[in-house]
Amino acid sequence: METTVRSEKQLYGDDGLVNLLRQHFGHSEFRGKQLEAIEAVLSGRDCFCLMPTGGGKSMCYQIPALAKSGIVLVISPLIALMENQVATLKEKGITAEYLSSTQIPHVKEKIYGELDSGKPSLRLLYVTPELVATAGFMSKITKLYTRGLLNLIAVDEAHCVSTWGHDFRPSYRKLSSLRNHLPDVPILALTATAVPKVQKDVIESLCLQNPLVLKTSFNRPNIFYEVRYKDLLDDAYSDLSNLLKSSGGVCSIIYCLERTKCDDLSAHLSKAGISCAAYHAGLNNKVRSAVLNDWISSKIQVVVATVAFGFLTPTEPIRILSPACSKP
Ligand SMILES: Nc1ncnc2c1ncn2[C@@H]1O[C@H](COP(=O)(O)OP(=O)(O)OP(=O)(O)O)[C@@H](O)[C@H]1O
Repeated sequence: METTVRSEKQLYGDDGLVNLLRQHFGHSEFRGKQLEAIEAVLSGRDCFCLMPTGGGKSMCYQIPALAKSGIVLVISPLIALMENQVATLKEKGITAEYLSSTQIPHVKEKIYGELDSGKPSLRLLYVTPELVATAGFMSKITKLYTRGLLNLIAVDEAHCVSTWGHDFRPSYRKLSSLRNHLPDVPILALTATAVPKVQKDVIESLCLQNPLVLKTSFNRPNIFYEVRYKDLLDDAYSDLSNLLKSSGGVCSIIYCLERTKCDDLSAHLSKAGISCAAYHAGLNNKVRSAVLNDWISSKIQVVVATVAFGFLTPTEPIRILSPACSKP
């Protein structure tokens, strides 16, 4: 018992936390405000963390999951992102699972068994906000909490809580009940949406108490934007194909506003000799998982997607194209 307490204390120090980062993730130093966020939640304080896409938000709850006993509950709106993060953590030997409508029934049962067990080995559990809103799941988590086994609640893409946000998800609004059911568990809200109205709404809706508010610069020197007006192009399809071909096979995501546009464009690009596939909520889970895996493993170069794909941030270079613009 004494050893456990002492080792937890040691890990709380800056050196201990950096060691965890190096040992498990291979990064030499914390970036931006990561360490501040980690220290805040480890000390039991709520935290609102605004970082740009790809800024390293996940580390702010993955390190606490390793530094302290108990489970970190991660609420995430996109199944593809959960699957991807859980697979990456497992590759690193970190016990993580996700629960969603797409999860295989016997894996679900195993996870629930683990939650009920006296000493769960699970470090991170990713769930959808829809699941958190169910009475059954809330009762399981409350039991975990009363046994002192809930370390932290991380609300990823927290702007989805806000009706002012561009991605509002009604079930996110119901997350306000977390504070009532689990009063002492720190909540970490993470987002890349900088609008002040949204920030205020997120903090109030999640009932964050005296949260540490952290904001990182959005200046990303490695990203550039280029706008091409569709109306000024002779042939928008061949312009796009040429751009993709000239990129030397760099993996790309093309975002479209409609599912049918994704299917059409993907068929068009395939005909032009580009290896690609469509990804949207109209496809079944098996197809979506296969597309995601093929893209991550570079079997296909391009995914033509709706926002259902989310914004993945692989370590390799990536090109993100939004729908071709029309003249203003
Ligand atoms: N301290 C660090 N040093 C170097 N690389 C890091 C560090 N922290 C995170 N990264 C890397 O940065 C990349 C993006 O991290 P992450 O996916 O957590 O970003 P994010 O902010 O959650 O992005 P999104 O907004 O897309 O959810 C990952 O490849 C991750 O390994």
